[in-house]
Amino acid sequence: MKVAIGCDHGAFEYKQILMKELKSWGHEVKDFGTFTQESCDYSDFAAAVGKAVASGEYDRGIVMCGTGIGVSISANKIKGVRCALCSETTSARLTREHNDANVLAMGQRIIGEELMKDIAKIWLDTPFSNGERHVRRIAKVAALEKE
Ligand SMILES: O=C(CO)[C@H](O)[C@H](O)[C@H](O)COP(=O)(O)O
Repeated sequence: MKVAIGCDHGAFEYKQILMKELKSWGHEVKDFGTFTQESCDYSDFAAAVGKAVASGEYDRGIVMCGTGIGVSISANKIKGVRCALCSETTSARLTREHNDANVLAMGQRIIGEELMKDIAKIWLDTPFSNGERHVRRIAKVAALEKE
């Protein structure tokens, strides 16, 4: 899968760790920054990842910051992005099955390193269920972007 990844300074360490994991799982990874530990603004990187996914250039996106909240709020401002903030694996699975989430958000100051890797693995490996009710609901969410 082609995966776009980005973070602010609050999750720089996790991004570096997760990129290695993603590559070892066979994914093609594009790093949208940040590239140093210097303080920066999460919205810049979340927007870059969100746009890369919404355009269809990348299959999925992963965004991280201290809590995962700033990047998830920002990514969800991009049309076509369904970003889910996950701090446990059940939500990671269900947001793929039910919401067809195309961007995952996580927080380095919230979850441990192994859990971060487990969430990412499950989220990447779980397909959308394609259930009729879920397709209908996602279409209604997309319609909100036009209001
Ligand atoms: O957006 C956030 C809070 O929901 C992220 O956790 C940021 O990474 C955080 O705000 C950065 O905080 P800092 O004090 O500038 O390191």
